Amino acid sequence: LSESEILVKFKSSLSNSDEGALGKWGKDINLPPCKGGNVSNWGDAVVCEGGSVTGLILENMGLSGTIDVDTLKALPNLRILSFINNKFEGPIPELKKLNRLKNIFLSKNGFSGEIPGDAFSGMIGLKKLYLSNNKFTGPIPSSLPTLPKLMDLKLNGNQFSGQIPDFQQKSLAKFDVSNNALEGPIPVGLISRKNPDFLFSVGVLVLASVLGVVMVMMRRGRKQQPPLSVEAPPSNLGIKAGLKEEDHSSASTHSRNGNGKKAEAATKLCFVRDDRESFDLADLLKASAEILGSGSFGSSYKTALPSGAEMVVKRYKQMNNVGKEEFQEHMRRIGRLNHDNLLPLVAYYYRKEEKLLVADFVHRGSLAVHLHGYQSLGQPPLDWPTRLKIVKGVAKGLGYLYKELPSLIAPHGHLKSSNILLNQSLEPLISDYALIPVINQESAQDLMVAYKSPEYAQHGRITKKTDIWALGVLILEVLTGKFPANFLHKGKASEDQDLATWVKSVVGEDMSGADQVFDKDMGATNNNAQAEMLKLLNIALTCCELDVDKRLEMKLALDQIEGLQDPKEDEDFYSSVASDAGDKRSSRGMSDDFSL
Ligand SMILES: Nc1ncnc2c1ncn2[C@@H]1O[C@H](COP(=O)(O)OP(=O)(O)OP(=O)(O)O)[C@@H](O)[C@H]1O
Repeated sequence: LSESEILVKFKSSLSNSDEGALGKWGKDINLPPCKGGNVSNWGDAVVCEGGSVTGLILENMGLSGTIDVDTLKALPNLRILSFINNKFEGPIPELKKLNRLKNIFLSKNGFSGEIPGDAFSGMIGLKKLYLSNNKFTGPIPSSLPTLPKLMDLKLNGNQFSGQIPDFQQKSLAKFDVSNNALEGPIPVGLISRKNPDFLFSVGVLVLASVLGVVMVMMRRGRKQQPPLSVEAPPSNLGIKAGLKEEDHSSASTHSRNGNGKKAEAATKLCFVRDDRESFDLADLLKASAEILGSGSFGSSYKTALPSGAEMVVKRYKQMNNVGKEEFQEHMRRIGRLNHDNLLPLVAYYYRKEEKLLVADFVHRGSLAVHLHGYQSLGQPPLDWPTRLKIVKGVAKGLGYLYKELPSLIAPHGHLKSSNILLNQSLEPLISDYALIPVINQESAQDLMVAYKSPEYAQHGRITKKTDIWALGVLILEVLTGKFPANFLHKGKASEDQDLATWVKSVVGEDMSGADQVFDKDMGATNNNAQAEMLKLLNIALTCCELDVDKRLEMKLALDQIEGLQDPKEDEDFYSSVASDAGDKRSSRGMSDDFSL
């Protein structure tokens, strides 16, 4: 069978598959699912690599019926299967027949029953398994602790019972078994993990194992309590974010008392990740909102959930480029991205005329503020090691976007220092990425960074290297402390002069003037640090090459940035003649000395 025939056969065992993305499948059986390369002919639900099907992403489609693994066996390159948020019921499919799968996502369905102990035997490549929020019962399958590559396991929100087996895999980085009926001690292998990033969630289990069944009973009892009555005061956010009063009240009441399904749907937040607590607009609207700033597209507001978690809601008016279904698909695609240097999208709210995107609030604010307005933060300026760390993190995040979103010409599209947020340890989190496909074309061309690139100015088009130009400009901003926008539209004489042109003109061909462009706020540095700064300056300038052919490729830029030497732990990177700014700091690290 051809790949087309296999997929059509697979689809025939599903119910509810004639609408939405699957409706298109097989309409023209001569059109193969993959075009060649990584491009799918059949829409986002089919992931292609090297011209053949490597993944099926069938999420939020109301699907039920049978997942026909025997048919899927005929796709030799299939690595990812996702059926998140559908209506599948009954026992788990016999996934081990697809023993080359790397990622399996079955969360938010109605799968039930015990999973056989050997259900995952032999799946030696399996890295991610999400079974959250189904109705599975019985013990956690004994084959799971034997999988050598398992990295991310989510079993939360089921009725798994018995004890947690001892997971010894070093690869395991995320583990969530919260909200089950598990009991007994937490295995030593899990408690004693050395990797600092290990995310381990047993939810109430710890309490349950200490206090016994009583706690579990209490928890169940709590679940059955009548919903809280909501008397949310009209919130600033509701008004500021342009939600009509009726939307606001329906978000507060209907979603709570179960009435008015239509109104509820109209005000429901759509969650794009299954690893986050759910909340609704009413929860966001309860606290009064603080405006963080107004960007090109609208304003961003900070508000807090009843749990205390602080969230940011960004309002977009110019986001009508695509229809509802395509918009939702794109949001889900963004929601699947997962990288330490990307700010995850948590949820969105869709209305024809406007959209709200919800993300976590990042406490130290943007790189732009740290570079240009640090005095207002009452903090010392960023030092060289921190700037280097930020550049490395941004490059990694951007590299990941390139890898994960190969079909986008500019996978970020709006890279600039106000879209780089800094967490507590001053690690960068890139935000506002991958939005070009959903922003109105005209607004995108007017407002987005990609469209300020030299190639757009010269030839009216952006290319695969446009984000690299933006990265180059961002690095120059980091190194010089100069705000790129100040170099644009500065009157006639300098109209074609951007930050890169200015830097080039000052440093000269032989780079002898480099000292004059480096931001003095980084402090005086020793020779090693200066050599690395110079290398970074060179990389940035090559990223900014006007001639796209001469500009660095993403992979090369990443490798070169990654190769820069971090100041050694035991090395005092400041020279003895510290500048004023340098004097204000302790000798290194800085970040931990700040208090916000
Ligand atoms: N999740 C967040 N946590 C903390 N600060 C944020 C967050 N999102 C945005 N901000 C800050 O809020 C301000 C307004 O952000 P917004 O994204 O609305 O505009 P912008 O980034 O300046 O411009 P643009 O709309 O072109 O992206 C910026 O200073 C931004 O750094």
